[in-house]
Amino acid sequence: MDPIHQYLLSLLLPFLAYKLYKKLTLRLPPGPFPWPILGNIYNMSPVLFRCFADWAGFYGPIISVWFGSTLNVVVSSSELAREVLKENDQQLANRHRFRSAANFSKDGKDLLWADYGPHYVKMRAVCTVELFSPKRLEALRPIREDEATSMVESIFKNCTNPENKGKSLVVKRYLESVVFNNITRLALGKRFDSMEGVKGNEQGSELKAIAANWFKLGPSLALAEHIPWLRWMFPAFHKEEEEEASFAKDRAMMDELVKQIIEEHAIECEKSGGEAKKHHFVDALLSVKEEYDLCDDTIISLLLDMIAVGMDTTISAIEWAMAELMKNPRVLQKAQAELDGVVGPIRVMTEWDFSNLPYLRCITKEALRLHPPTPLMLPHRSNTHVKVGGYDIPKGSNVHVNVWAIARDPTIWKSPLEFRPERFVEEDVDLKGHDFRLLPFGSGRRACPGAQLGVNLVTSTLGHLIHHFDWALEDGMKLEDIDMGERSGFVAHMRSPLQVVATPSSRPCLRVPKVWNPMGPREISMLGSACLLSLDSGPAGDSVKRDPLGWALLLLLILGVVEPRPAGLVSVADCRPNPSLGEDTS
Ligand code: HEM
Repeated sequence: MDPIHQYLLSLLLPFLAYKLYKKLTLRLPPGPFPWPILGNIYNMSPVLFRCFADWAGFYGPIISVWFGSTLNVVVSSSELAREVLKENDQQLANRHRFRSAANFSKDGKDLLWADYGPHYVKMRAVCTVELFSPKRLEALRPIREDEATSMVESIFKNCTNPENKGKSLVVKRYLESVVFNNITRLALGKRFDSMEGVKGNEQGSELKAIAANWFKLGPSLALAEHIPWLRWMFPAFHKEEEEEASFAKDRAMMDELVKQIIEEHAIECEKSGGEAKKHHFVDALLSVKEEYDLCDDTIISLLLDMIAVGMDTTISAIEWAMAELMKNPRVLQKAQAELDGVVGPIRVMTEWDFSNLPYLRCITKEALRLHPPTPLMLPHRSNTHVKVGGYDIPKGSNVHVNVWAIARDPTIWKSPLEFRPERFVEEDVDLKGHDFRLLPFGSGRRACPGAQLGVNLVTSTLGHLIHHFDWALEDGMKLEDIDMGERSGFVAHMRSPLQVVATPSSRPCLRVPKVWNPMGPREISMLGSACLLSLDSGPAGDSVKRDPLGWALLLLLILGVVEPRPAGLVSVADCRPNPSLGEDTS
């Protein structure tokens, strides 16, 4: 051996010895035996949070799971969740970026996939201060109410069509539209999709398909992810490579689309003397572009984050809540009675009613407890060596909190598998990260910035669905036939989409005749609401409270020009301007 090789070897050997020593002296959490190269991939079942919960039952609340040679630590108790998300929050605040996520986010230029650091802190500040401030959420409320009304109309049309009598509808189809429209209108200021499930336009369908696909990518690619040098051996991995290439194509398309929208908004903003007139996220971001030194890529990535994370999580939460209501008719009837009492027969529910609808709010909480949309949250990654539960977590390990298992832990929840919203009447448990028993939105630095928006969307959509309709199973179906299993993936969607029969409820709603309806559906529903809100519950000083149209409508109602009639806002649909696409005028 020549002297150079000897020299290199003398450097390498102590390094390898040191590495081996460190590895042997680490006290890693227990877990199933990992095979060389594959780790535990061979014995994982596809619904990971259930598999990890089973393993936790055997090995304890903190376990090691190996994806190839990458250590993943999963914690399944509220004490350990606190250690991860509070005591070691900053050290565990990086993200593990799957290859395709790295591609899609341009290596963490966004918020969702960014590692903790100056860029992340800036993005987070933009989100908290500029996008999700209570003022902006309130300013965007009319969009949410407009979309809820639109969904009610659409279901009403479907279920009153004689051809559909007694037939069930796929609830998710309506949820996808209402949530997609909500989020794209909030984020991009555009309505891409019409509610009837008719394709809005090509842009809209593409955007929808891409967003839906994107959030699926993580775990499905994860296996190939951690043993990249074995990819060539497995045909499935080639398929995944193709998928990755298609994600890169998707991202390029999204870039183009969002760029166009940004340009339109920038032109409009210039026309109005540099002041963004509207409240959409895209306007908000453009108006603080210089202040926060945001480049186009960052703005695009941030907007896409909102669409990708906001959509699937919210849809899944509402679908599960509806499934639980179907399985628990007592709860459904109690919620309907509450809505009848508070909202009454002649107007539609608005978000201002929430404070008077405690039971409905408890239903949202209970649904998010039993079915957190992201049961393992999103993977955190350690940026330094930390200790959790007395075990070592080396730098670069992924850490998951199994919030699904924690929310079903019989040591902290009474009858945890029972859907019983009353538990939150008995004890008001916070769901936005302050109580480590209930963590559907995570906690700490990386907690969901859209939590309040998510809660509002879920509660409002649910309220509208149960206020306007009665729900039943198709003839011959039993409650046990509702499949309460989950699909694999980041977001735990129902394995089989919920299908139920909707009938307009016997509760009367406000009718606005064609003849004096110069406005769109939002204004109509707002008028209906304003009618009563102007009498009671609107926050002081709010524009609707002072709205003279509300009073005018009330007068017309008394004079009989506007009449209450059973079920729904179908008359709104009659006179609705073309619900199609284009610039959002809200
Ligand atoms: C019921 C609805 C929702 C649920 C259950 C939910 C849940 C979550 C969870 C668990 C996380 C990860 C927390 C962590 O890693 O510690 C997260 C992150 C995030 N969510 Fe939500 N979310 C919802 C709705 C929304 C909405 C409507 C938006 C925006 C329009 C949104 C935007 C985000 C973003 C941008 C992140 C990344 C935050 C970061 O990495 O720092 N979410 N969400």
